[in-house]
Amino acid sequence: MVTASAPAKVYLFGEHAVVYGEPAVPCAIERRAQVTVEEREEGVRVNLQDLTIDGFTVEYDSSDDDRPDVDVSDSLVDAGMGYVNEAIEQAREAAGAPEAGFDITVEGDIPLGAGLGSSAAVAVAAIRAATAELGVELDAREVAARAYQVEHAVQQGEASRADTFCSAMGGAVRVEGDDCRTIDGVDNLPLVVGYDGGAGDTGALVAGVRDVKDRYDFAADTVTAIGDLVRQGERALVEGDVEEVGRLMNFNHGLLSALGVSSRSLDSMVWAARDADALGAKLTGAGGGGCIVALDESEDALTALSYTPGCEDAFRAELDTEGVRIE
Ligand SMILES: Nc1ncnc2c1ncn2[C@@H]1O[C@H](COP(=O)(O)OP(=O)(O)OP(=O)(O)O)[C@@H](O)[C@H]1O
Ligand SMILES: C[C@@](O)(CCO)CC(=O)[O-]
Ligand SMILES: [Mg+2]
Repeated sequence: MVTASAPAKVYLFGEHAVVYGEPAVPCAIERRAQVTVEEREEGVRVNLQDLTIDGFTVEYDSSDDDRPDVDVSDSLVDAGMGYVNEAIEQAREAAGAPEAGFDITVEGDIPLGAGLGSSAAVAVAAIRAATAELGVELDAREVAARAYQVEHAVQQGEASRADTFCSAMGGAVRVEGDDCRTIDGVDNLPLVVGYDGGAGDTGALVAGVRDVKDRYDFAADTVTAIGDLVRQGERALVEGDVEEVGRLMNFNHGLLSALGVSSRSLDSMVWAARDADALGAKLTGAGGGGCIVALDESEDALTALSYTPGCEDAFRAELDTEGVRIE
């Protein structure tokens, strides 16, 4: 039996535009998905502990056609199964064991569908654990490459390598198309996360941006502008100019909003953090609902968020320099 874990992430800059080849800078935070894998004779049994209300677990034997009997929607179960099944396929292929059967348990403290990259963390940890269980030790880059295939498949062909590379490697990273690098020397960013308790459908949000970009030249220009902003943001980050990083995060939120992926609750959390003098605040991830990330050295943004109607949870997020690991 093997357990692997992989971290969540926030985007300092560049989500959505990264899908069209612009650069992005996500960074890993200290919240993790854990996946435990044990080989079994045949079939796959998956236990998705977080897809349920208090204490229920989903057990689903993919060798049967049984529907799991739980009070979450079929589409949520199907999506969760999609990530796990694709990750298993990747692990079987990497190990040259197409028939391998598994017992799998997924758990963690990353809110689902909220912009913190829960899908990538699950895919990364599942591939690392399942290959290790079959006796194959993949390095983090190999795990990232395979986990990207998982997101690519589940998001119907529209995914970047950013989330999976960041979760596999840890720390701050830069992704531009197939070019994936870690960014050295970034530590102690004063990150604060606000969570509205909601979720966005990444696949649908990405498709929505594709539509406006194809329909309006100014939306295509907005995507290009995000790319320019990311290049400047990366420079500020490397130079340790957190004030400039914050300013550019604010612009990035405005441009994402222009592309239609913000929401009332995300905007009100962003403004709560700014009113409390955060250096910057923006939505993170696909948007639609979920999380914002702010930059604030004081406790003020955190306090303001905790009193903001619509903000269900607010917490400090420490940068996680460690990516995927065996527990
Ligand atoms: N702990 C988990 N157990 C089972 N499935 C999970 C778990 N965490 C994530 N998933 C799967 O990932 C889906 C969420 O992925 P999605 O890409 O929509 O959001 P996200 O990765 O959390 O945020 P973003 O992509 O915006 O950063 C869930 O609906 C579920 O299918
Ligand atoms: C919206 C997006 O840019 C980030 C989701 O966390 C999609 C992707 O990069 O695959
Ligand atoms: Mg995701």
